[in-house]
Amino acid sequence: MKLILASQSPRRKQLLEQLGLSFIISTSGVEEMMAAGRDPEQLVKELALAKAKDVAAKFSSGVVIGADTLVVLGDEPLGKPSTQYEAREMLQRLSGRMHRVVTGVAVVAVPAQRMMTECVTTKVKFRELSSRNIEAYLATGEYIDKAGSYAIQGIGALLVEGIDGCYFNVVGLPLVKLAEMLQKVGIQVLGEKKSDQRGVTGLSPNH
Ligand SMILES: Cc1cn([C@H]2C[C@H](O)[C@@H](COP(=O)(O)OP(=O)(O)OP(=O)(O)O)O2)c(=O)[nH]c1=O
Repeated sequence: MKLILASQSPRRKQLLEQLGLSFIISTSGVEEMMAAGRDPEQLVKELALAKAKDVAAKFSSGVVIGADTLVVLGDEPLGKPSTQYEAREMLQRLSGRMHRVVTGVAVVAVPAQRMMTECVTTKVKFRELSSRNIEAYLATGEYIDKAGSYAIQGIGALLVEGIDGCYFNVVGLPLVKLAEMLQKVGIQVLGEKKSDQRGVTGLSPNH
């Protein structure tokens, strides 16, 4: 069975590689909209499923993984900043406070059309940041393309006092939850003999 990651995120590619599975990447054309007033947990699940379904439509067989991550401060979802000004504002608001990082994951099996979505939440507490800290972080450019304007896996580690929950979920893919979901569609991540894992292979869309 071929495994397909519906993501252009290099972080998600790295995280999936960490599980030792062979897979290919096919990106979706789904637009991420930040609908105000929507429940963030529901929203990330819907976006993850939309990405996975969009890619699944290009294949006649396989298992497709889609994901979406948001930072949520209080009730307010913070997506990726579109400007440095917006990133500065987000970091100022996150300073000294606790927020949640929610990642929705969807697994779609083709042609059976079996679909699953889950959402995992990790709490992250930020250090008190001085404006000097914030300006120095912005100067690294690491905030670009990151929900909440930081990357815990990079220099952004220095902004974080502590976390409660799955670290990989913050980076963009909750690995334990994903492994459970894959198991339900017949892909074993742990506990299989090496030879059995050859069943999951990377094939191009026209194979
Ligand atoms: C909070 C946080 C987010 N992020 C990233 C993970 C996601 O890639 C990104 C959130 O954007 P997403 O919209 O979830 O994903 P994406 O657009 O990068 O990729 P795709 O939709 O193709 O799957 O923020 C980090 O890398 N580190 C962090 O600490």
